[in-house]
Amino acid sequence: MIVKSSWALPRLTRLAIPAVLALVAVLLPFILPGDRWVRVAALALIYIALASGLNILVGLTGLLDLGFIAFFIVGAYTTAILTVQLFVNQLGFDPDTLWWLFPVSLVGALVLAGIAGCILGYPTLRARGDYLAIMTLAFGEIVRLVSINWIGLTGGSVGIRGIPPFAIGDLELTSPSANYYVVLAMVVVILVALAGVVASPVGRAWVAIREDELVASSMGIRTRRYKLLAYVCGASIAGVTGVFFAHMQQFINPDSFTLEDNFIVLSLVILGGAGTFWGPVVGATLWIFFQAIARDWTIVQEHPEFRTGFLALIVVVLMIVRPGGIVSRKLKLTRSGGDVERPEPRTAPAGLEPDPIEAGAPVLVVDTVGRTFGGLTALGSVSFEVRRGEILGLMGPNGAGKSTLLNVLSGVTKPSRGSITFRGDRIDGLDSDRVSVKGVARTFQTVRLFWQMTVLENLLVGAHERLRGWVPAFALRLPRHRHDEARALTEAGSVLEFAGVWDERTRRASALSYDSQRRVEIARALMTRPKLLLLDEPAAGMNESETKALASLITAIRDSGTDVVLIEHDMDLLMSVSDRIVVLDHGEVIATGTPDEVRRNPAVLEAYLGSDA
Ligand SMILES: Nc1ncnc2c1ncn2[C@@H]1O[C@H](COP(=O)(O)OP(=O)(O)OP(=O)(O)O)[C@@H](O)[C@H]1O
Repeated sequence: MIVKSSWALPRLTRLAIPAVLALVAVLLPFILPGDRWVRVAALALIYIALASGLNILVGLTGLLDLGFIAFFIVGAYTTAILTVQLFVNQLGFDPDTLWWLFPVSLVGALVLAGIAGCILGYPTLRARGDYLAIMTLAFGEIVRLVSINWIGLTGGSVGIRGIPPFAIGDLELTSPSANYYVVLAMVVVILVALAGVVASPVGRAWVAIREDELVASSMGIRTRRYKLLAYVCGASIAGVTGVFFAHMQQFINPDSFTLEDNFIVLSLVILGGAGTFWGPVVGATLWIFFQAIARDWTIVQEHPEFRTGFLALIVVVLMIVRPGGIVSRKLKLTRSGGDVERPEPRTAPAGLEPDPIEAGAPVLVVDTVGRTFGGLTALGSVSFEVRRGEILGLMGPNGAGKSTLLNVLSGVTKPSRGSITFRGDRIDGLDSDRVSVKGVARTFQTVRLFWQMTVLENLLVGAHERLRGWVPAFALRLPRHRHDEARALTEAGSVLEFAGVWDERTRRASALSYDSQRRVEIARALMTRPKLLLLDEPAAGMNESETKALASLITAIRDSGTDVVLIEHDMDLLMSVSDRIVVLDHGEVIATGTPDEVRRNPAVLEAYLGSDA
């Protein structure tokens, strides 16, 4: 039975919001009472672009950046230096004829700010929290101080005047309305491109990193690369915005960008709703207009510093009343409406085809693997193999080293010694994202889903390796990627059906029952199309009937072509589904055999029941 789901209507309503916003934005200069307010609107657009760029780092990827304005400075000075210092002052061009230089400046700013993003991003990849905040703050200050002190290049504290206005040929776009429309075009392009990137493997990778970096990595995402990409994308947006700002103002000096601006833009993101799409837009618009209104208040005229004080106060109050910010609408991380048609019931998920390696041949060979933590030996010298077509049970008393072994097998922890060979390739030196790409997937002892994503979005993260591509291609929404994504969604539907959680597909992971969470975690791992699935206590917390159903699922996974390593404290489950069992105690293998052999093994009985056994 094929059940058609209807998401045509939600898609229409989703398009209605941007359409209304676009209409209001276009009509705004006619609605606003005078040029002063049109200038305020243009400034709001500059802040919308900046806040949206910073939102990539802070909101989507969870990386604090207190020096974001540095990238804006790079962009603004790139165009000022290129146009005024080089072409006008050095080469003697008439500024009125330099309109064609604008796109060159844009590309230059994009590249230079992108490089600045790389320079800042690289050393901060390992840093988080306090260290990251301080490093970014210091970077921002360095750029600002360079702009003040490199007088020959930047004009020092006087700055650079005479930056030509926006123009097309002889037509100068100098009126406030013309400036507004030019900047509006920039914001529309940025937002459309950003929406494309957010609802793509790139956006999902960013959010996955924010939610759980370790799990993101075990889904095949090269987390350091994507964090760097977040810096580059955020920086590029700020750089381009700097170019528009410089031409709009027609001059820049270091006072155009203060340390305070870093905190203001960050506050706007938080105020509007970090990690949402429209949050930065709403935050920046409300704040810039509020600030302009407040400028007429006597108290602000007497104490200009109160303006920022108001922002701080509003942010503090809002954080108490509405911690997520004004906009609470969650990001859509896929553009295909977030739903799929129902596949035929209980079909084996695509990608789990039979394997060319013959049944019974070893696929994973663990050879004298050891792992120590300081003075503690979690794994002594462990050797065993997983064979094609089997479920290998892994049991042992608490602290025996089972989870450590799973971490070592999945690349989360590197072994201190020994080797691990998977289908002929050594995988013991690989990071978890590379182990995942080799075909080893895993679940975790305590369920680790991306809680803010829907179930389908969680599964799409599992398909990351097959869907990834170039950021510009996602920004341009090339049809090839749309088709790939549609195919992955169909596959996700099929995997969910297989895992028995089809009905949960559009729910947020945090809203699922415990049983469903476990199943979705398995389904997400299956979306990586693993050849070997490592399950760490999947039945923990389940009742008897749920455990029984889980046993059928695990058997079905093996039957559909994925070998399984199962750690489980539930002996009934382990004994009933395992083809062979390896028993660990104190970091050593003490027995290997069929469930019956292991059950009767004296060493196993002693490990579990003590010497009296
Ligand atoms: N990151 C770590 N740092 C220090 N010690 C660790 C670390 N991870 C595990 N250990 C220690 O290694 C030993 C084995 O732990 P592990 O979690 O692998 O056992 P387990 O068999 O999975 O236990 P359980 O069934 O309780 O989950 C324990 O003594 C544990 O304290």
